[in-house]
Amino acid sequence: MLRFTKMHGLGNDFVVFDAVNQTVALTPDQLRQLADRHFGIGCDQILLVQAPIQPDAHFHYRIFNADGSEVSQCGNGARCFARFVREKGLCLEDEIRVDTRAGRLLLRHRPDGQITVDMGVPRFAPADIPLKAEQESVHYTAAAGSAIHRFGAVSMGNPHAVLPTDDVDTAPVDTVGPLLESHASFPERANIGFMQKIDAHHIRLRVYERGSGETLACGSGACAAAVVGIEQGLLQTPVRVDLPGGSLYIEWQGRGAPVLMSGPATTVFEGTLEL
Ligand SMILES: N[C@H](CCC[C@H](N)C(=O)O)C(=O)O
Repeated sequence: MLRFTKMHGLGNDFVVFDAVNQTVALTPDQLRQLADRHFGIGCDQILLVQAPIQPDAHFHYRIFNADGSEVSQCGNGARCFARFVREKGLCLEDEIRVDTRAGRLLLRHRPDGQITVDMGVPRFAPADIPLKAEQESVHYTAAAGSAIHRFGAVSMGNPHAVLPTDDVDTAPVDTVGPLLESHASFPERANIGFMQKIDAHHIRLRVYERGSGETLACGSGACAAAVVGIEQGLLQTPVRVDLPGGSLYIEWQGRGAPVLMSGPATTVFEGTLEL
C-alpha cells in the first residue's frame, strides 16, 4: 500500500508520493493508470519526493507526465513540493534545495503563504532546448497542418515553444498544440504555449503540455512565455501571467540570470493506493 497526497498549483494537479519514507517503484503503465481520471486517481503529473543525491541538497525531485514519460522540470509541482515537505514535517526550513535531472531548484516559503521557486537559468541554444535549428534565434518557424507557425523557444529544464496569439480564448490550442508538441523539430517533444500580450508586464497564456495535453496552468510554461516575451522585446520584468487556473508572477533580469516564479500551492486530499 502506498500513501499519496493530491495537490494542485492553479489547477495543474498532481499525485505526490513521499518516496523518502516509502519505496515507490511504479512502471509506466502504473503511472498512466494512476493519472487516468476515470480508472485511476487522475492528475497531470506524478511527483516523487526522494532523499537527496547531491550532498548539499535537501531532496531529489522526480516528475512523470500523465503519459508515463519522465521529465526534468515542473514549476507548479515545485511549489506543491515545498508545501508537501513542510506539511509532512520532512523539512521545516524556509529555503529548500531540490535537485531534478535538469539541475538545482531553490524553493522559498514566503510570509504570505505563497512559494517562490528559483527555476534556474533559461537556455536558448537549440541543442539545449532541444530544437532542430541551424542557429539560435528569437523567432523560429515550423510547418504543421496547413500553416507555418512562428514561435520563440527556450529550455526551462524542459523544452518550450511559445506562439503569439491575439486572443488565448480562441487560440488553436487543441489543434496546433498537439501538432507542435510532437513535431519533428523537437527531438524530445515540447510544451506549447499560446501567449496573448495585455501590456509589457502582463500576459494571458494557455499551454498544451508535453505528455499531458492542455493543463489549467503550467509553471515552467509561464516562465518560458515571460522569458521569450522579454527576449523578443515585448515584455519587461516582472510579468504577471494569467492562466486559466489563476495567476503566476515571473521575474527575470536577463541572460545568465535565473527565472523566479511565485504563486500558490494547495493540498486537496490524502489517500492510500493498493497496487
Ligand atoms: N509537461 C511538462 C512537465 C510538467 C510541467 C508543468 N506542469 C509545470 O508546471 O511546469 C514536460 O513534459 O516538460
